[in-house]
Amino acid sequence: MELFTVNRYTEDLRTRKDKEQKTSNEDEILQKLLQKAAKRKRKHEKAETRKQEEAPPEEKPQVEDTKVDEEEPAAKETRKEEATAVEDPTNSQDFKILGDNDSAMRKKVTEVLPPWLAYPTIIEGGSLLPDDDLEAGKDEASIENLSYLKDHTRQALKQMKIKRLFPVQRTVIPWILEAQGQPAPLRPRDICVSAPTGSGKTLAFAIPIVQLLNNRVRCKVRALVVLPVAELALQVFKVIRALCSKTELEVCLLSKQHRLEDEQEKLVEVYKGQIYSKADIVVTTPGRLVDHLHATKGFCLKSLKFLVIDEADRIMDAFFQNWLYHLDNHVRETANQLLAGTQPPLCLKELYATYGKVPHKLLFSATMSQDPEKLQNLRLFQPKLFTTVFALPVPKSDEQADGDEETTPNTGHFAGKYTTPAELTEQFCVTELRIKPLTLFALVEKYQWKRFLCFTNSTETANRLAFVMGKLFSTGPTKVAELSGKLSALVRAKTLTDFARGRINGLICSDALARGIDVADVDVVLSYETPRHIKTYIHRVGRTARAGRKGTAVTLLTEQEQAQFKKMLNEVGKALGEEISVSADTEVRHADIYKQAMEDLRKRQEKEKTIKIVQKRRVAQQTVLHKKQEEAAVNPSRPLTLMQKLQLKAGGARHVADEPHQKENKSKPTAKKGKGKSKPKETKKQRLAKQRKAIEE
Ligand SMILES: Nc1ncnc2c1ncn2[C@@H]1O[C@H](COP(=O)(O)OP(=O)(O)OP(=O)(O)O)[C@@H](O)[C@H]1O
Repeated sequence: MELFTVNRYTEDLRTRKDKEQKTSNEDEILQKLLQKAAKRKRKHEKAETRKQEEAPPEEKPQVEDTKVDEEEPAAKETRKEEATAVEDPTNSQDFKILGDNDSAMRKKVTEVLPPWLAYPTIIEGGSLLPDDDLEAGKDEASIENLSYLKDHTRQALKQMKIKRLFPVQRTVIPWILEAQGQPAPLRPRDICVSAPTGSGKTLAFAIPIVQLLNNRVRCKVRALVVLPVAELALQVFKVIRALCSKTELEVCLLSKQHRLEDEQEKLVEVYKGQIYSKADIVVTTPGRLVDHLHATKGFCLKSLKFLVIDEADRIMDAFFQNWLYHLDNHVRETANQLLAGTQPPLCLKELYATYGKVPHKLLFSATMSQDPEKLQNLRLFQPKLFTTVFALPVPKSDEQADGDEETTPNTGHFAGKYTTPAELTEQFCVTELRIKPLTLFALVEKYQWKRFLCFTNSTETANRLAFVMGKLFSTGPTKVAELSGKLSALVRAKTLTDFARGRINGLICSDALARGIDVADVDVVLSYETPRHIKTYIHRVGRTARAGRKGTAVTLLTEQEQAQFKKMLNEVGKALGEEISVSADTEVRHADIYKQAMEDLRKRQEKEKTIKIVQKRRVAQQTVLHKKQEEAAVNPSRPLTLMQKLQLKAGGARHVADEPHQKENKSKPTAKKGKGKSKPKETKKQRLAKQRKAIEE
């Protein structure tokens, strides 16, 4: 059998007669085929007519089907022949070329959210009005009137100066308590809560957890709260600890702010060879959690009842940390159980098998991800979404939005992912890139802000801006400081404390700390650079207007940035807000001091650059030297470099050169012993001369 056929160009070899005969043959075949096709067409038309005229409607399809089936192989063959006979395939009507724009079928794909995301439970009712505005007795949100709150919770809340619960707390707390109270094998659905910044999400998960764990007998880790950064973990730890103050429950904080060994001591204890847990609730960052999963003997999560993921979308974005994988593995190892939620439908057996073994997952964020793929990673069990806003008013188009601020409600979609507090006023100020720091300075001077946060897009900008602002404010009472991810955790903690106590008026921050940080009474949040993503903006501005208090957010924009920023806001149904400005002569008034500040910054940067270069060179030199010293130690017969010689002279590595020499000296006496001759004793001078010679060689 021929596996390969070689096609050769053979036209020259053919006679003219052959060619003519071939052409006539091809014509004949073509004619026959066309006739066949015409005959088939006629037959088909006849059949169609007969079908319409004679046969009863029920029977017809059957007959037709048989006919079609019978005809199909023949038709297929003919089509095959036709395709072979017709030389240019693109002439055929049936033939479609892949990638051809005309023939390609373009279908519009519409995004469809899973039902639980599309139809959430709405968090309704009440504002976050300050406590003083309400009479505690009449208020149905008052902690005295809420029957599901236990006495120890009420007492702890009173100590925290909380008299009434916020809407998100009034919705989520009773739901969790009820869901957990269901009998076996009913398992509570995992929940995602999307509520504005400062709306009290921390207490919404902390209260039910503390109440449900309070009647435990033995101390075991039953709740794990995961937060993206150490500062946030500390903040949530403080809230839960305060809430547990009237209970026996132990709360433990794990974050890179402390030594691992210290944390291990707080986490587990060994008594008579047995390991015991010292914590009921663990608050941690993902990275530190992984450290303890690997390094802390006896850190066991097999009794985990609650897994809380605060700032869930941020944690899902940072999946590189792989913490869920490690957690999952740990839980599997320790208890042979799955952290994963089983997908519905569940059979009763499965429900019984997993009941009480899989932690109840509670996800919280002000900008909950709508991306089902990301949520999929968390393997939620029949998830349920709580959100504050169901539909956001979105302007119809840019032109319309330009004309008037009237908006059309876009009902039927989950749009509660990006909501800002009602008490927040949003403003913007147009400036030039050249004088942006000066505009910022002038704004603070004009509006007399006593407590402000100013966000930049990078740690470098935060560092430089803090330097310039420090110079600009140097003559007045306003104190500013940098607060960025570049600084150590200890410095950051100290700066935050100073700010909270009023020793510092303004913080120039990078976005690392835009999320979750709860500092009371921030007058204004300034965006020195426009945030790259709407989520970042929502979290930045959320540092003010918290817990029902009023607050302002101001964004500094250049002419070019204005349109893009407006578009970004419009996409989530937000408007640009009111424009504010500083007086036109600002630049003139502060020209000297600004010029000086910029000049100082330039000098500082140059100095830093030089230091960096010198450090880099030094490191490179040291690396080369170490390498050579290592080589010399391995292979002593190799000649030494000048640098090594100098090092050896200094005595640092004398033994490296001495070693072979000493060996020689040791072997010599034995050889000489054999010969019976004794060598005259070497003087110190001679020995040194010999050593020097060896070095030079
Ligand atoms: N019921 C309440 N009454 C009064 N103040 C409250 C109440 N609940 C929470 N707070 C206060 O509101 C502030 C914000 O709470 P929390 O940090 O829980 O908000 P959040 O929704 O988690 O915000 P973010 O999304 O920015 O993290 C805190 O200072 C907290 O003490």
